[in-house]
Amino acid sequence: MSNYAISFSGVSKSYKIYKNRPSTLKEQFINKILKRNRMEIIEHRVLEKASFDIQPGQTVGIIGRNGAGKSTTLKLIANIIPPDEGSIEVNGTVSSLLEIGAGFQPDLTGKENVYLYGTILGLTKKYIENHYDKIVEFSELEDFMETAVKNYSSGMYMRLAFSVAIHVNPDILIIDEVLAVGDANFQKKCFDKIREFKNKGKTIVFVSHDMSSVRDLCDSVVFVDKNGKTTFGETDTLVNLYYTKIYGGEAALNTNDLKDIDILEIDEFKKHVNYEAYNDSNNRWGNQRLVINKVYFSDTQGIVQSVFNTGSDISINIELQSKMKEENVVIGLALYDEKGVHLSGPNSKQDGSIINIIEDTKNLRVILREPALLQGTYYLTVSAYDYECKEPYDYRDKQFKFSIVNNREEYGIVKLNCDWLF
Ligand SMILES: Nc1ncnc2c1ncn2[C@@H]1O[C@H](COP(=O)(O)OP(=O)(O)OP(=O)(O)O)[C@@H](O)[C@H]1O
Repeated sequence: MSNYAISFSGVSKSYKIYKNRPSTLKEQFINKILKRNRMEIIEHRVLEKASFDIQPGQTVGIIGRNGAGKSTTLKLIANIIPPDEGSIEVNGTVSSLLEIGAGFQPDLTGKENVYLYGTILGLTKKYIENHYDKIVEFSELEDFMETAVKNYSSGMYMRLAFSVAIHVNPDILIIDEVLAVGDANFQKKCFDKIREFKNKGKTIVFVSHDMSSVRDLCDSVVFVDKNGKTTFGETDTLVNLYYTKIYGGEAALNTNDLKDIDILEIDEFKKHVNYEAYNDSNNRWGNQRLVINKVYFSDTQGIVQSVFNTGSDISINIELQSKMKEENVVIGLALYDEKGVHLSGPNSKQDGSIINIIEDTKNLRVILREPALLQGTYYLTVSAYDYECKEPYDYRDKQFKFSIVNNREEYGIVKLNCDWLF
């Protein structure tokens, strides 16, 4: 037995797909007599020799296109289905929120279902009794606990089921796309609860199509590709791979076309872009309903430059262009050092700024106030998202750069302001 929380070694899984499967015995009999519509069984390979190891305490996202095999991976971890080949090791107690609410009985009240569903999830009656108030409080359904759940809306139903499930206290928590439960407020509570699990050192594996939550929560990612190939690795890299696969191909922009930054002379322009990344279509993706046309740096007076002193304000000038009217646009930035270490990732929504409407072009300025960066070259990602931050309009990954100079000899990346009290 290893020290891993979860270990997949050469795991493959196929499903059988039946073509021309008769739906009745009579149909089966007639088909056989007439030798027609012979049933075909096709093997659909979902996972192909998947191998990865998840350490205890890691939060891991499983991402990939629809139908790639994400839920299948979770079901294998939860031991709901067996692998065709390879081995799976799971060390610790597992609680899975896969088919959430599947154990609910429509005719029973909310309260009765809390007890029933809790028991199905392995909780004792005593434990449920002790946690009942917390479960109800979390669900925000205090006034509906004596109502039969068949009269609940689907959101209420999911909220109660999630509240029960989240009060199970396992070593490993497995969640399938349930973070989309309820309204924004409830979703935030779910995220906070998951963070609480994470802080307690629990292992969490969850499937999500929401890349901002994956980026936010995950230490590592399993990317499940359509051909059954899985890749395990660093979150940012695999989220980028996911976007490239989804929006790549024809959707990728021709970034060799430099005329979109025609405001600057080419030599000046080169100082602002990370030339290699700028010319690589793998560093840009998005649905392009709205594009980030120009990005360049200046001081706050508007004087274009790409070299700044430590602590000087940096103005990031961005020109957006939209094909149609777009509403509630969020701008995201990500800053990296020369080694590619992600230093910071602010977005305008978190800071309370949203662009209400963009039609045609819009110029924006983002001012980085007194950045405490020390000498070096820094790479900037600029992105534009819809309000939910689910789908990028345009994502320009590490395509821009600026340098910081410092006239004092200081070591490291950031300047700390110290009061030396002696
Ligand atoms: N019991 C089953 N029998 C036959 N095919 C199945 C079965 N379960 C899943 N599949 C198929 O296997 C593939 C992977 O399914 P899975 O549910 O794991 O995908 P997913 O990545 O979770 O998809 P989504 O993002 O749409 O939830 C899909 O093509 C699906 O239709």
